[in-house]
Amino acid sequence: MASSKPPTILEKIYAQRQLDVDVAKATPGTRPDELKEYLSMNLAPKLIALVPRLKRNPSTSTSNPSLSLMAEIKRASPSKGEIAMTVNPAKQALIYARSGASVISVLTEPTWFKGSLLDMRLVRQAVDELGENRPAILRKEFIFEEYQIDEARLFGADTVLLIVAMLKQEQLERLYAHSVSLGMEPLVEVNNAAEMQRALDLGSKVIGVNNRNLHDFNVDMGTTSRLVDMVRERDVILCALSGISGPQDVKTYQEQAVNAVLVGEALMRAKDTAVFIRELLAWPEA
Ligand SMILES: O=P(O)(O)OC[C@@H](O)[C@@H](O)c1c[nH]c2ccccc12
Repeated sequence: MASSKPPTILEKIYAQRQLDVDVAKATPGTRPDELKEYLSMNLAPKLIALVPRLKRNPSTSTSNPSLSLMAEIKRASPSKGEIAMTVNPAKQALIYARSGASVISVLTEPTWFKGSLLDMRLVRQAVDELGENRPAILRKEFIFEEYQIDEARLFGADTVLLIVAMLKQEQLERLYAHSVSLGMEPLVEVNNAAEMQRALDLGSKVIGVNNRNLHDFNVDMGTTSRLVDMVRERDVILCALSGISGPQDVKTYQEQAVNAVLVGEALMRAKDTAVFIRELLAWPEA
């Protein structure tokens, strides 16, 4: 109910996204039962499983066998404003894919991140040329309803983001189960120990620690490092998200046995993206 505190950015985005989803659900052609019917007709594109994809890094001399890269397409963000307004997501995705990204994350939120489902579909179509070895596609979105997961699957996602901070446990369990039922193991995002415990209780296999607090935008690179011990000895793939700007950050996480890093802004701003990825993963110059 009416609280005296001003809404945080996460609350603002959530509220706007609820309005957006209500419009889509009421629009003929994208009603919930219509999406369900398309899914039951097997019209969603073939997917690849996230967990094996993240475990299968090529162990050749030009790759980093122990750390996976999740590379993000990010035109803008609420904390940084415009980042790369003229990017061609399909071209950018091909550079990521050819440079060895295991996952390509595509922001589909339109108001603050200037993304769309079309961006994601084009990225998926572009990487399909790489066949079985293509990166998995992540719908980076503020998800609170099964409907958005159905949409993700129909638009070519292999996985979706579930943000623990914005979901009640019952909702999180329901969305997690729905995503898995469509063949998509989600990336579950946490920001502190209590949220990490909720992700573990869920049985989540791929957990991302966001170094950026979505309520106040503060970035603390130690957030991931402090939670590493909670997943040790468990069959969980641990990913560090946000604020990663260069090889030193990646090296630190790799030494702490973090399994993957998700990088957005630094990749979007890189002068030569392929060279930057090689530096990030400490690959020798090709
Ligand atoms: O651009 P950065 O600092 O490399 O961060 C990427 C990614 O982690 C960030 O975009 C992100 C993490 N969790 C999110 C949830 C919603 C929107 C965006 C995000």
